[in-house]
Amino acid sequence: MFKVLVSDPISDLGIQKLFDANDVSVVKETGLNEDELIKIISDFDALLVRSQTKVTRKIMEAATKLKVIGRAGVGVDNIDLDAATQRGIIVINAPDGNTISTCEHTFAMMMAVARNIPQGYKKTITGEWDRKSFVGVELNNKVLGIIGMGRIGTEVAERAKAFNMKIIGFDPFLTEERAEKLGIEKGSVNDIAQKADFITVHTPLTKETRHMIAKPQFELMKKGVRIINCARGGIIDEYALVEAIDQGIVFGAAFDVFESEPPQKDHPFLNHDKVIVTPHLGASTQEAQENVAIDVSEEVLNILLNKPFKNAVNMPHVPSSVLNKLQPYFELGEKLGSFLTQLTKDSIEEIHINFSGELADVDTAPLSRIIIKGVLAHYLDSEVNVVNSMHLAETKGVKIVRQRSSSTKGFTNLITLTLKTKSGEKTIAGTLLNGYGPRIVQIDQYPVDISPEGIFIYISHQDKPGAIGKIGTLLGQNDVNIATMQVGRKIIGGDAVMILTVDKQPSKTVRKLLTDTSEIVSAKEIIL
Ligand SMILES: NC(=O)C1=CN([C@@H]2O[C@H](COP(=O)(O)OP(=O)(O)OC[C@H]3O[C@@H](n4cnc5c(N)ncnc54)[C@H](O)[C@@H]3O)[C@@H](O)[C@H]2O)C=CC1
Ligand SMILES: O=C(O)CCC(=O)C(=O)O
Repeated sequence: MFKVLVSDPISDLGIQKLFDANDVSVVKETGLNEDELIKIISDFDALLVRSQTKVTRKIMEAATKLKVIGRAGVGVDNIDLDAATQRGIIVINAPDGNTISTCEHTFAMMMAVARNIPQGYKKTITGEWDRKSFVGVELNNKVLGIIGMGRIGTEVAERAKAFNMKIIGFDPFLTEERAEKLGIEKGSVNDIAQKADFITVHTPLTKETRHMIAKPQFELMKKGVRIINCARGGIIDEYALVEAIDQGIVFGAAFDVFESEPPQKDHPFLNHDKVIVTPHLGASTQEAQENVAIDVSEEVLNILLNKPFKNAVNMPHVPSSVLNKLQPYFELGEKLGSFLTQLTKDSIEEIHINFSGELADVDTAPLSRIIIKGVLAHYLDSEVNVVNSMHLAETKGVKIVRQRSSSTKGFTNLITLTLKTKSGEKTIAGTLLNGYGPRIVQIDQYPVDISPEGIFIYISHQDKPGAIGKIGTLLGQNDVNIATMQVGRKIIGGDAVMILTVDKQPSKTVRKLLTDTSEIVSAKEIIL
């Protein structure tokens, strides 16, 4: 039974799939502090949060069973991503579900700051009829600067065009072609600062975006500009903004987010008559909350049930078209890693993976992670998973080389894995045979045809008459039934290998008897 903890208010309707799933029990406990979470988190396989719960390293250290943290929303700045990756915890978000709501909230804020709606409301309800103090501006013909042309920024641009605004967008990924297609101008932060009547930010909070609008940018701005932040507190320097308002550069500001949430009572925005604020309401609509909760619970279920998932934040995004192509190779990749590691004696210094044939044109990063998981799991067991396999390999000083080649040795697809150690290297190659499933087709220089499943005895021996018979007899006498046998040799009478699939594990004594046989160099048991 998987246990899921929901630690922030998340739509019940949205997480109905989790309530309905067999083998899943959902516990809702909101408002817990770090210590309270640490006490209970070891019971849970999955944690669902919005933005209130701060998922710290300490919490993750206590979360011995935790496989996935689901963020019902976009920003994951309340989750320690490095800690999650190191501990192999998958972090997923719901990037699409609240785009429209946040875009609409941005517009609500833009119009409110253009027309002084909150200020007018505040005075009117006290009984004062003041029509002079709140003369606003139109959006029509104004320049809107949008910093961050992702999902929300793009939707804001679309709507701003309907208001006949002229738009300048800045985003490191905004090309001239895309800008043209969107009907906007591509500019820099400074262009926006100099030309815009309204500026809105829609980036995540990162090292680059922290205080990207601060004193130097305010000094460039047109008098009377209005600033909106419905993205993350900290993108705009709050103190520099208040100074710019008080200096008469900025007319007013509308903020949904704060550097620290909730803001301290003495925060300069609160009670400033030119700054209007909302308590991080961008995504707070019935629709958005249902959407993100549905998306995140589907993904959490997929992860718990070992099914493909797409919105992992601490793993590269893989489009479903690519995932569908790679999926059939996952089992083969992991088994190749496991098989070869069990054959390798010394500590691994380099992992080389080569993809060819049908796999040469696909982004194989997810498959590489699985192969590396297969390699490391032999030593690290459940400590390693697809999220942390690359990271663990790197922290252990293992070099990873990924290549593509056109040489398929006659197969339509081929994965070749080589593990390099101080004393040499070992290679395995596998393919997915149409109608037959995964096969190991090469071990070192020996061509083989093995279904990667079961208990194997890998024997290195001298190719001498009678050697095979001796091995068969010895195993038979010790009640080890041979299911399949593959023999490979380079030259007649030279080094050879024999790979046996057996019905039960040979005991230590049997393995010793095998290696005591004169023709046998080594006998290694491999379990897949
Ligand atoms: N107020 C609220 O309730 C909500 C706030 N948000 C915030 O809005 C932000 C944007 O959300 P989406 O549009 O869905 O994300 P997105 O990932 O689609 O877009 C973010 C854009 O910011 C751009 N960017 C990153 N660094 C930049 C830089 N230094 N300069 C300029 N652009 C940069 C990226 O290239 C990307 O295009 C999120 O990061 C989240 O923090 C999102 C949803 C609700
Ligand atoms: O859960 C919320 O309401 C916050 C939404 C948000 O900021 C986000 O999705 O990044």
